[in-house]
Amino acid sequence: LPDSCECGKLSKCIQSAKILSEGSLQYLQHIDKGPSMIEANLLVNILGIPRHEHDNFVVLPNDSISFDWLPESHDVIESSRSQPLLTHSILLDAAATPMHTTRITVLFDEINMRLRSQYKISIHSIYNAPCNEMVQLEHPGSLKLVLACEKVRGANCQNAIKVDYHPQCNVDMKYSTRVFEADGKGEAEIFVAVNDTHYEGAKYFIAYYGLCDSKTINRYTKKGKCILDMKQATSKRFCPMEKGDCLFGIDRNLTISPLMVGEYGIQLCVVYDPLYEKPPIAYTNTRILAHKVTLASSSLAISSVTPSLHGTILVYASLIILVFILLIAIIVYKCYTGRIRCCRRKKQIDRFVLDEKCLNIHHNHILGSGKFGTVYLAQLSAELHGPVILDDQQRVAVKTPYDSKEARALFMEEVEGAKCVGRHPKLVAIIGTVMSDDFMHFVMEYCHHGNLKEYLAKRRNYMLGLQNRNIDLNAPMANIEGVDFEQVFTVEDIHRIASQACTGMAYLAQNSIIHNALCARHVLITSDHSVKISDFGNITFENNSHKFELPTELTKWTAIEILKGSQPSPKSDVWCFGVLLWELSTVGGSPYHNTDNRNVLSLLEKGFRLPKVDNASLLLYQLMRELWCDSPDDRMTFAQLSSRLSYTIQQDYNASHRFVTIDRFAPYYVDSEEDTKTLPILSVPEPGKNNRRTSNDPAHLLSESERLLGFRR
Ligand SMILES: Nc1ncnc2c1ncn2[C@@H]1O[C@H](COP(=O)(O)OP(=O)(O)OP(=O)(O)O)[C@@H](O)[C@H]1O
Repeated sequence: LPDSCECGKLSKCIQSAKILSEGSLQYLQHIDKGPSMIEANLLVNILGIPRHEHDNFVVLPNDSISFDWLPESHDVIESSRSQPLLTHSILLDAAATPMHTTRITVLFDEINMRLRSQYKISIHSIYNAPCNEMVQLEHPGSLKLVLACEKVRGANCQNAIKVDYHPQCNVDMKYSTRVFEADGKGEAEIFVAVNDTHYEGAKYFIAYYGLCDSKTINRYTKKGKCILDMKQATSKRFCPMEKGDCLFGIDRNLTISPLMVGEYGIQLCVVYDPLYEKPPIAYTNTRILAHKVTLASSSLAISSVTPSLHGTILVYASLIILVFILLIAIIVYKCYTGRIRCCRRKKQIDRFVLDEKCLNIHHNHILGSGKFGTVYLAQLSAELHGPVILDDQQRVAVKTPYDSKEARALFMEEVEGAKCVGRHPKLVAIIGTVMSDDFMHFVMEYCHHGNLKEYLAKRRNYMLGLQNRNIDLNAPMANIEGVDFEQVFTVEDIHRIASQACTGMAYLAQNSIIHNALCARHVLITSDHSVKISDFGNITFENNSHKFELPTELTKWTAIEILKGSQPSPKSDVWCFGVLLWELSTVGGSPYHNTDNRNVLSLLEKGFRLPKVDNASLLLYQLMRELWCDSPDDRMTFAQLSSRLSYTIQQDYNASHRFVTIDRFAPYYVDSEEDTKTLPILSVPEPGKNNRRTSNDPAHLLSESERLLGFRR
C-alpha cells in the first residue's frame, strides 16, 4: 500500500484481493422453500485483502458477492435445470474472526444439490465501514468450492452430496460404417473408435444418434449444421475396453434399422463419475450439435440399399410427386378462376416477392424512421392469404430505404436477415418484398404500439401525470377515477415483456443466429401488447469467421468482449438482454446516459455495471448482473435464462408492488428523448453536440461515471 492511502482513495490503493482457496459448508438443512428446494448456509473466508489503518472491510450482500455454478457448456442435460440462487449474505463480526468471514445462503433445487458439485463464489467489491466506501476489486477474487461430503460439517457421508462430473460431450472419435441386409430390410452400423488413453478414468461413453437435422443454414458457407433432435435420437452406452465390470458390454456399434434416406448425426459423451450409474437424461426438448455421418445420404442410400427398401422408397417418392402435381394443379386452377387475382407471382424464384398491386401504402402515415429508411403503414389486398394472419384491415408495415447507395445496401442486409431468421411468434415476420428499379419495399407484420422504447416513455409520462394529480396506484385505497389502465405500467408487465423477448431470443440462439442489435428500440409491441423482436440487419451466425462490424450507436448495449474486438456469440446477445431488462426496469431509461460511447469499455473493464433501480427486485438485479459477467462462458444461455426468469417472476410475484414507481428526477431520463431517435445516415450532426456531454479530463469522466452508475463517493 502506498503511504498516502486515505479514505476515499482506497480504490486506487487496492490492486487485487485473493480469497482463500477453500470454503466450508457449515451446515445444511431442509427449509421449506417450495417443492424440492434446499437452503444451504456457507461460510466463506476471505484472505489477502490488504490491511490499512482504517481497515475494516466487509462483504456486503448482493452486489458485492456472486455465486455461480460451473456448468460445462457442452452438457446435454443442463438446459432445463434452474441454477442455485444466492438469497442473501450476512456479515459476521470481522473483529471476532481471524479472517474476514461472510456467511451466504444459497437456495438449490434438489436435483442440483444431488448432481452438481462445483461452484464459484466471487467477491466483486468490499465495503470499508469507517470510510463509508465501496471498493471495487480490480480482479474479482474467486473461490472454487466443491461440495463434497467431507466438507459438510456434521453430515452423514452416506447420504451426503455426491461429487459429480457431468458427461462431457464432443469426444474425439473415429467411426466407420457398414450397410447390410437383415430380415429383408436395409440396416446400417456405425462403429465408433474412441482413443481410450485420452479418456482415462472414463466410466462409460454414451452415444446419441439419429437423423441429422441440417435446417440451420450458415449464411456464409450455405451449409447446414448437423443437429440432433433429442426427441428422435437414440442413445446407447458402452464401456471403455478394459472395464470388466461394465454392465453394457464392449460393443460399440450403433445399429440403425430400418434404414431411412437422409443424413445421420452422432454425438459422443464421456462419463467419468463413478457414482453416475444411470445414463444422463437427455431432455426431449434438447437439440444438440452432432458430427455428420455421411454414409446415409450417399453410399448407403444410393448404392447399398437393398431391393426391397429401394421398392419402398420408389413407392413413397411416386406418392410425393403425385401430391405435388395435384397441389400445383389446384393453385393454377384457383389463379385462373380469379380466386388468387392479385398476387399471382411472376417468378417463382423468390417466395417473398409480392406484386406491387397488392400493396396500398399510406404515405401520409409514417410509423417511424430509422438509420436508413422510413416505415409506413400499408394495407395488403384482401385476397392475399399469406403465411401471416393479418388483422381485419390487412394492415402491414412497409419499410422503404432513403435515396442513397449506402441506405439501400443496409436495407438489403435487413431484408436478407429477415428472410434468414424464419418465422416465430415472437419475431416480426417478413411478409414479402416489392422491388423495382425505382423503389424497394420491405413488407412486414404491423405492430400497432410501435417500438418498446417509445411504448415505455409513453407509459412513464402518463404515470408521471398521475403523480402530479397525487394518485398513487399502489396505495390501498387509491383514487382510480379517470385512470386509463391501458396507459399504466406494472411490474408484471416488466416480467411479461422480458419473458416474451427471451422466448424470441432463445429461438434465435437455438438456430445459431446472433441478433447483435437487441435493445428496447428494436423490440416492437403489437396491438395486444405482446412482444416481437425486430431489426435483423445485423444478424450473424455462430462460429462464423465473417468480420463483424459493431454498430456504434449500440455501444451501450454491446457485450464487453465485442467492445474488445471478439467475435459475437449468442452469449453477447445475452449481455444485451441484460441491458434490455434494465431499460424495462427503468421504464425506458437510457443506459449510461451521461457517458460517451468511447468511455463505456473502460468503465466496464473496471467492473462498473448499470446500477440497481427501484422497479427491479434484488433477484431480478442479481440476474442482470449475471448476464453482465466479463466472460461469455460465465453467462447463462437463453434457455437457462428463460427458466431463471420464470423462477424470478414466481419469487417476485407476492413481494413486489403492482405498479411501477417512477422517479421523475432520475438522471437516466434526461437524454431519453434524444435516444429514441436515430439520425438518418446522411444527416450531419449538430456542431459541438457531442462535446456538450463530456469533459476531456479522464479523471472527471471516471468520477462522473462512477457517480452516475450508482457508486457512492
Ligand atoms: N413492423 C412495424 N410495425 C410498427 N411500427 C414499426 C414497425 N417497424 C418499425 N416500426 C416503427 O418505425 C421505427 C423505425 O424503424 P426502423 O427499423 O427503420 O428503425 P429503428 O428500429 O429505429 O432501427 P435502426 O435505425 O437501427 O434501423 C421503429 O422505431 C418503430 O417505431
